[in-house]
Amino acid sequence: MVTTLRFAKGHGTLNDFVLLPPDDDAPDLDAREVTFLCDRRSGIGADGLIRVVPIALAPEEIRDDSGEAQWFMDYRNHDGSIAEMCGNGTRVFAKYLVDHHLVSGSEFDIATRAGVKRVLTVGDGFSTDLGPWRLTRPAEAAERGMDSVVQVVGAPVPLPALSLDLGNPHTVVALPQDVDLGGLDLSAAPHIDPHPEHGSNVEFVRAVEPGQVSMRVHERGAGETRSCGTGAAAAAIATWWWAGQPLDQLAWNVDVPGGRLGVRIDGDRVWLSGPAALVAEGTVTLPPRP
Ligand SMILES: N[C@@H](CCC[C@H](N)C(=O)O)C(=O)O
Repeated sequence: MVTTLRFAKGHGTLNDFVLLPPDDDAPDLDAREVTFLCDRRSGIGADGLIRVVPIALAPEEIRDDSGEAQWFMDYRNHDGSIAEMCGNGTRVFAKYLVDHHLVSGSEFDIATRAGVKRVLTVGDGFSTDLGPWRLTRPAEAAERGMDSVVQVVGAPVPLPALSLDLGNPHTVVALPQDVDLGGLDLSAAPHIDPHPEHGSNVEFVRAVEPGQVSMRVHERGAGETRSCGTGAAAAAIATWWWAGQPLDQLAWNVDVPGGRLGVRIDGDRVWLSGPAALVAEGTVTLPPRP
C-alpha cells in the first residue's frame, strides 16, 4: 500500500523539524519511517519530527493531564526515538497552530510528554514556559557544582559537567578558557561518566559575560544540531548555578550556531523565547513497509 502524507517544514534558530498536520487517517509511524522523513538526502531532512495531534487522539496518559490544551506535540528525534520535550519545537508547533488557525488568542497551552506548556506570542516569535527544572543529582551539584565528567574530541582531558532535567535530560559542560568551543568535534556522541540511564543531550558552554553564554550541543537521537531550546535553558541555568544563583542575573541570552535564544529563570521554572519559521508545505510518499 502506498502512503502519502502532507507535511510542513519549519525551524527555530535552525533546529529544524518535519511537521505532520492533523490527519485522522494517518498511520502510526515506525522508527524507520521517521528516519526516512528526517533524512537530509533521501527524505525531507530535519533534526526531529513533530506530529500535530488533536488532544482527543493523544495517548490516554497525555489526555488525562492535558488541562486546557487542545493539541498534543508528539515529538520524535531524527533517529526515530521518542523525546519527552523539545523547546524549539514548542515554538514551531505554536507557529503551525497559529498560521493554520487551530488556536485563537495570543496565549495557549500545548500538551507534551513532559506536561502542558503555556506559549505566549511575542514579537516575531514565541515564549514558552518550559515548566519546572531540576538538578538531576542535587547532592553532588550542591557540594561540588558538578556531578559527572564528559569526554569530547577537541578537549585534552575529561571535563566536569552538571546534569539537569528540563523534562528531558541535559548534561552541561563549562568549557575552560583554553578549549576552543568551535574546535570541538561533535560528530560523535560525547562520552558521559556516569552514563545517564536514558542518554542525554550534551551542551558545551562558554560564558561570555554576565547574562550571556555561547553554546554548542550534541542532541540525543539527532547528533550535533544548530540549536536546542531545552539545552539553551539548561546552559543558562547551569551557568547561573555555578555563579552562585545571583538574583540580578535571571535573564540570559544564549547564542547558538543558529541564532540567539532568550532564557528567563523564574524560581524553579524557566522560560524560553525565540523565533519560529515555517518554510515549506507539501506531500511525501513513505517507502513501502517490508
Ligand atoms: N531540540 C530540542 C530537543 C529535542 C529532544 C532531544 N534531542 C532529546 O532527546 O531530549 C529542543 O529544542 O529542546
